[in-house]
Amino acid sequence: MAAHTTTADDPSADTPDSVRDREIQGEQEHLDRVYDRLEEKIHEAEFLMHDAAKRGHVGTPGALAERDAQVYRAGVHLNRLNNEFEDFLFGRIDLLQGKDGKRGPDGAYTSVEPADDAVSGNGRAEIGETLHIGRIGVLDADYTPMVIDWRAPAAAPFYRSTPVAPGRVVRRRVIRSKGRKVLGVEDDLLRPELTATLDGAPLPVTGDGALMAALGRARTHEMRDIVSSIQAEQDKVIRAPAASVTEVEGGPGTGKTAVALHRAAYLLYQDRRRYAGGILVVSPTPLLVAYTEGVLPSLGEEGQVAIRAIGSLVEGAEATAYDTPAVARVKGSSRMARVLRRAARGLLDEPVARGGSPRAGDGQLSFGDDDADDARQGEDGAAPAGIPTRLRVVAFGTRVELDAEELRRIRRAVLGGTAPVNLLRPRARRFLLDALWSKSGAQRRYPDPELAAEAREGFDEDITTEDAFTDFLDAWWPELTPAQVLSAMADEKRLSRWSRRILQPGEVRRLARALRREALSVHDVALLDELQAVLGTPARPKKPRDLDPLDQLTGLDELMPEQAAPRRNRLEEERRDYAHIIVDEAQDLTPMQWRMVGRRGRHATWTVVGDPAQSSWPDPDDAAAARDEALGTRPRRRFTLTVNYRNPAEIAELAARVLAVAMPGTPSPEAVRSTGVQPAFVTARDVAEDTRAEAARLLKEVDGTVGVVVPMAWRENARGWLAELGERAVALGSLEAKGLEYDATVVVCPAEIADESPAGLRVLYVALTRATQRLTVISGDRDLPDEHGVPDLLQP
Ligand SMILES: Nc1ncnc2c1ncn2[C@@H]1O[C@H](COP(=O)(O)OP(=O)(O)OP(=O)(O)O)[C@@H](O)[C@H]1O
Repeated sequence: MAAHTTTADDPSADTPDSVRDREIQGEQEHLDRVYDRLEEKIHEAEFLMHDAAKRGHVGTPGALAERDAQVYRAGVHLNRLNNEFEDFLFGRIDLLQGKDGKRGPDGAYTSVEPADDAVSGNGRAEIGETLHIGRIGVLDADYTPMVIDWRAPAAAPFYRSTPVAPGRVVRRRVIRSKGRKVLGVEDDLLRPELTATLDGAPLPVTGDGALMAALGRARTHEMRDIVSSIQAEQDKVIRAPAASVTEVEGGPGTGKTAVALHRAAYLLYQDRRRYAGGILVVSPTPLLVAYTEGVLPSLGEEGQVAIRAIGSLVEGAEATAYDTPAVARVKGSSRMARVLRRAARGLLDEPVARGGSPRAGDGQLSFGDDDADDARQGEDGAAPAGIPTRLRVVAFGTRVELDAEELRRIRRAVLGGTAPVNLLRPRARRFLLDALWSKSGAQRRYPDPELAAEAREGFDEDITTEDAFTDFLDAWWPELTPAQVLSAMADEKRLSRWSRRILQPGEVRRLARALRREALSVHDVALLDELQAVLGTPARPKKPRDLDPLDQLTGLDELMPEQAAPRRNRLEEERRDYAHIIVDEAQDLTPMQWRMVGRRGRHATWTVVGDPAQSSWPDPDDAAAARDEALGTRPRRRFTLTVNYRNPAEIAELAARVLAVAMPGTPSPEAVRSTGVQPAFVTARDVAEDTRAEAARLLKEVDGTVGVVVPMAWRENARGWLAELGERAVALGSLEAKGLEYDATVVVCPAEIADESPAGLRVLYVALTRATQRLTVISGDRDLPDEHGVPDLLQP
């Protein structure tokens, strides 16, 4: 990258500043022309929409459909054009003449190699093509490209070319602008050996390098896109074909999250129709969702991409509570799948009230039995009976009865079916009627099969038209909800029955106790989803949707951009199957979470990014098996990212010491920057006070944010310690730090963080790799600092 301001050829009297100003002025003029053109396009789109809408609802259905499609296209276009893009235009490449004269659909020459005569014998070369790169493509009235969309093939050399493999690129320029004003340009000269000219004049090179400028920028509470400085190894991942599974590994700060989000935008650009099926981005925490969710809109993409925290994947669930590592280990284990299956089936047979069931023990069933007052105590003496033990009906004028043992046998036979439990109800109904028919002895009275069939029809009708029978069925084979089953598992006796020979007694005790807690935990969500699959949802008659009459006539509600949002939300709620799934921080998914995510991507292609060295899950083999199951046998392409763009070398070096212990032999990514400032160490006398003081000091040193990472158990208290420091300082538990970054970080009590779980050292590694500028480590009671205050875990 260029770290100088000079011209490639011209030793004239130009000063670096005047060269830069002239270049900025040139880019400003181009940007002005682009905005003029955009305004023309906006007017065109508005005209098209109004014109189409004015045509009202006359015409053939075909014409109406065409009109609607036109309105739709114009609406989408308008929406994108109206988007206030920062750095709308951010790049430019100056290329040698290509080998052939073919142009691609974006108007640019497609040739990758320079023409044989592009460079003359004395190393002189005239620039044959100049392309500007931006967030969306813009053509002028003659279809000549004014701006190439960053995802178009013609833009790839902007990201891929290097001095070693420059292709046709002579100069790459990053343009920095705010609103409509160009603020600066940063050039890289990729063919310094050439004497290049543009329109006969020497090609100037100016600026300090775009990547460093981007990396040094203060952080806010929102991630920025990296579209103007994507590096070659990242670009390969972003543009990898989507045919199967793309797996990306890389250490902290290598851009995995950024790359994953840019890939979503790229895939949509490549094949919008296919990905209209939806792209799901699974993120580990709501904090990371909030941090990253602005990136896609800044790339001009919204709507088709749902970014969800792993604790919010099930509709209606918003889990933020964390289990202790011991409980999480049980809830996340693949063994839970068998326990849940048994629980869902077992609950139907339970002689006690079903937890959370509004029906349980209501004693109002009217199936003609004197057993209504036969209310039994559950075996743990907890609640009155909710399940009838006898079915008595009158058919053909006779009383027919099934007793408890017969009912139990029937239930067992019904459960022999493999369908989800709630969907077995019709089978249960059929088996009951069969049993009643055969018990009634009516069959013997009708030796003729035809007459017998007719009689049977009447018999069934007699029974099923009675409310009593339906009431019985409701009580005997109720529709269970995942929440009911999960709360029933909080009963330790039942849970130990359902998990016999699967869980250890200690695990049962811990699990039952955790399930008795009010708040839904992140790991509960995967259990609820599994239960949903085990139970199934019976088909219900569709509720008529409130339809806007205009909607029916013209489809406009779907098409008008300003009305698109509510519609989109509705689609997101309904969607359980996506066209592409991106899993961020994949190393942390438990086997049960892989099952949950896998159910949403049965027909999807995948991008899976992660770093085993940052895993907080202690049982990697179990998770790997579940991951393989979710991803299926699709072919996989693997990529590794090797450069750390976040941490300066001083911080990366300290973190590498923990990595060497946590995962011996794992290479650290190489840091691209250095600040010259070593991490600071404080030995706490009063943890709260010292942490607050250190955060306050760092707030003065950096322009952006300060993150204080504490052991999970202290996170509530730690928020109080920082209460008066304002919004730039935030406290978070070690597990919540995943994926986030701050200008400065305070890591509090490393030993405590490391001891919190079996994967604690890896969690500490995550905490130490969050800072872009400054890091302070505060030692607590359990740390053993040396004379410089460096705690034992971080000593070389
Ligand atoms: N090519 C790039 N240009 C500018 N900034 C970049 C580039 N690549 C990554 N970054 C920045 O580096 C930081 C780290 O990126 P990101 O969070 O995507 O890394 P990660 O690999 O997901 O890290 P972790 O594993 O620690 O969560 C972000 O601030 C990101 O914007």
